Amino acid sequence: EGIMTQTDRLNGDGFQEVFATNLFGHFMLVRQLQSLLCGNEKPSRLIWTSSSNARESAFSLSDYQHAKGQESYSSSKYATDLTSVVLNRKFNGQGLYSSVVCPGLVMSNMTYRILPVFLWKLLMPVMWLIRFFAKTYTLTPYNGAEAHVWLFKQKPEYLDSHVKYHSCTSGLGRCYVEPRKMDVDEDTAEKLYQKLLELEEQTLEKYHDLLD
Ligand SMILES: NC(=O)C1=CN([C@@H]2O[C@H](COP(=O)(O)OP(=O)(O)OC[C@H]3O[C@@H](n4cnc5c(N)ncnc54)[C@H](OP(=O)(O)O)[C@@H]3O)[C@@H](O)[C@H]2O)C=CC1
Ligand SMILES: CC(C)CCC[C@@H](C)[C@H]1CC[C@H]2C3=CC[C@H]4[C@H](C)C(=O)CC[C@]4(C)[C@H]3CC[C@]12C
Repeated sequence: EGIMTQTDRLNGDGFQEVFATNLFGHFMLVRQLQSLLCGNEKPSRLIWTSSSNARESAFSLSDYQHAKGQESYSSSKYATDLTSVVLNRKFNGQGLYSSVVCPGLVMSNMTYRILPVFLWKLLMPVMWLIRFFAKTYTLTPYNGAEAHVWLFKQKPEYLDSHVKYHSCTSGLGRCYVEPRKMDVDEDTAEKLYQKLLELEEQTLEKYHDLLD
């Protein structure tokens, strides 16, 4: 199953699988690396692969793992956007900068679980045509990585933490980046961050034997 099309379920740690895969695992990693990422001479940067599919309406603070709804993917991506915003507020002063990108529609294992591979291949000429109108049909991983590569070339201090950077490809195949303002609220971001910290604490407690 793919992370977008799967029926969400609890993973072995008791977390909603989509939330854990798309956000919490990475959040734990960032927290573990925090002392290395902060306070360096040069700025450190995090780039989260979010999605234009992130939707506020799919996310709820009272069910931030999305155990009750049917839009786990959109919820986890919105939570990712919130997390990036709050990490910037907390750690920019210590030289850690976080950004979110959307790679656009890229043919990958994820999309091959939405429609079968042969059908995507048959539809390819149609997709190339659609690209004349839909710039987010990047289609290849190479094109989809445009925003990631572009971000690495920017000075993180000048980036807007409330902007998502979208990889785009024109009808003639030119790759470029489009910044779009995100619909995120600082207060919700802070509350989510506190919940993530609580979950992290419980997880570290549960696995402290392995970490010692
Ligand atoms: N493709 C697209 O159109 C878009 C992709 N994105 C985002 O880009 C990122 C990369 O996706 P993409 O390269 O397209 O997809 P892929 O399916 O190629 O990669 C997804 C990765 O996630 C891993 N994964 C999937 N489900 C689980 C799970 N339940 N537990 C642990 N690991 C899991 C897969 O592991 P394994 O290899 O072991 O299966 C794989 O390494 C994702 O965050 C996706 O949401 C965003 C917008 C559009
Ligand atoms: C040739 C087309 C007419 C047929 C394809 C139809 C649909 C299966 C796909 C059309 C647009 C696709 C998507 C758009 C946005 C992606 C988003 C950014 C993401 O994060 C995950 C995948 C997408 C939702 C993707 C999924 C397939 C489509 C809906």
